[in-house]
Amino acid sequence: MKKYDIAIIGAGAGGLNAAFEALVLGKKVVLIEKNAPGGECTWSGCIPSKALINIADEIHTAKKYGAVNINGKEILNKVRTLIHEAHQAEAVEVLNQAGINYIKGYAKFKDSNTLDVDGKEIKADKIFICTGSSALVPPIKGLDWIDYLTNENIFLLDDLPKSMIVLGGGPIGVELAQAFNRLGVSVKIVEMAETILFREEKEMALEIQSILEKEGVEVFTSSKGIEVKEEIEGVNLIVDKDGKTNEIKAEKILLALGRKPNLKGFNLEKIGVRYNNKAIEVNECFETNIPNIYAVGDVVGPYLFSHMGAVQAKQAVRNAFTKTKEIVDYSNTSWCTFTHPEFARTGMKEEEARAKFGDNIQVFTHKYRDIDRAVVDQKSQGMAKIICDKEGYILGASILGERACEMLGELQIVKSFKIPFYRLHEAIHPYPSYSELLLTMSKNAYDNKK
Ligand SMILES: Cc1cc2nc3c(=O)[nH]c(=O)nc-3n(C[C@H](O)[C@H](O)[C@H](O)COP(=O)(O)OP(=O)(O)OC[C@H]3O[C@@H](n4cnc5c(N)ncnc54)[C@H](O)[C@@H]3O)c2cc1C
Ligand SMILES: NC(=O)c1ccc[n+]([C@@H]2O[C@H](COP(=O)([O-])OP(=O)(O)OC[C@H]3O[C@@H](n4cnc5c(N)ncnc54)[C@H](O)[C@@H]3O)[C@@H](O)[C@H]2O)c1
Repeated sequence: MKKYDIAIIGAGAGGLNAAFEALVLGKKVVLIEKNAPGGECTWSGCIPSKALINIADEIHTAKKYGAVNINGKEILNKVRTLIHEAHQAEAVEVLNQAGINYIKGYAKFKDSNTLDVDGKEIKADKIFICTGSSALVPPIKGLDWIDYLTNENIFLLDDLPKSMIVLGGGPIGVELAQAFNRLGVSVKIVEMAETILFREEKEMALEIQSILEKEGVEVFTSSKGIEVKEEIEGVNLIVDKDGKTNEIKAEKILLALGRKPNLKGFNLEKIGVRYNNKAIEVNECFETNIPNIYAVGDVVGPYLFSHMGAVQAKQAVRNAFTKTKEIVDYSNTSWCTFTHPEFARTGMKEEEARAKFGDNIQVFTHKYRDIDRAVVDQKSQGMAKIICDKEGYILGASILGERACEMLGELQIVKSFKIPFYRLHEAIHPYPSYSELLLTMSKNAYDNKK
């Protein structure tokens, strides 16, 4: 029987990146996937959500200049076409051509070096678990009796609903709430925390909340969904706010309540891989308690992003096959929530920085409305906040505004390569551009230093 150097379970962001990195090291790779390559990001996550958000943004802009006829069926079909276009880069033929042995099937552990894939035995020196996560469906009364939506089926809808409750105001809920609302669906977000996007800088979370409300999204915060009932017109959600209950109704309900790792059904218990209800337990090198078994991506956390799965996968492969021991520096983690305007973040919030360093920090802020490019583009909502230590190195940054996610890249270079923030303004940037926001704050940091 052929023995592989590495067998990978799951062809999502984690598994695909592990496979290609192992190829670079000259390893014999088998990649096993029960569905099609691409995982959640391609089929029910990043790609369809960003495709829908972009169409919704175009329609929102067009509406400023005249009436727009929205064809829900066509829009949802277009999203599915774009999924298939994006999938081409990781299609089975592409994987095979690169030298990856791709097997479609369901993998289960037989022992720590052997997998059973629908009756076929696969042996490998190292096994990577990249099984991802699924939408969390908590035990809310009545949920078992209704047809709720999650990220797994919302992009398969035939047409747009007239109205939708989005239960959960995290990134999934907020991105999709704005997009569907801009497409003419009457959307209500129900969030039990004090604000939506509660992990972000509060003032900015409140600003995006107010932008959504102005666009027509109804936002119910400090409101916990506790029961759902099916009604002739759709769904009735019972909500607890400060001990009082009220009812919120819509045609459909989307659950965006967080994620749970995919841990069940492939015999982790049988071979003794340790896990808890949030993740498979790994060390800094992504090795589980069984030395030749590694795990990366959403099944490990702590940050559930495609780019994080990719970073972990590449490092884990190098750790598994070379003498290097690479450790992910989570303090440089960055992410974006693709609302309009976008919300980008790296490192600490001000509150976290103050908790750690007290008053030994410097905070720089600037509003979009004070830069020319934002004014002429009529995109002057939002602000940026950059937190530096006493020496001027970035501890954290948040940007809410136009092109925030692209601008974060520049800050990531400054932060990751440990360049003092006050030096950024020395580099010549074009005018008029959104980067004026960063230049102004950097100049302020420079002046502050003197
Ligand atoms: C709506 C939404 C929007 C998102 N937007 C973004 C975004 O803009 N940017 C971003 O960075 N992240 C985003 N994410 C998060 C991102 O999709 C995930 O972090 C990423 O897809 C996780 O990759 P993974 O490889 O760990 O898991 P997955 O992509 O879930 O891959 C796991 C794969 O394993 C397979 N599998 C599981 N068990 C077995 C088995 N026993 N045998 C064979 N195959 C198996 C599954 O079929 C699946 O294909 C979004 C998520 C959602 C839901
Ligand atoms: N742009 C991106 O990178 C992107 C986009 C979408 C998702 N993601 C990834 O997916 C992960 C999961 O996103 P998510 O939004 O599902 O989860 P989340 O955990 O970020 O948000 C879930 C929200 O639901 C609320 N909630 C839980 N139970 C509730 C109840 N009964 N009633 C009312 N509110 C309730 C929570 O307070 C929380 O705010 C994210 O953490 C992120 O890693 C990334």
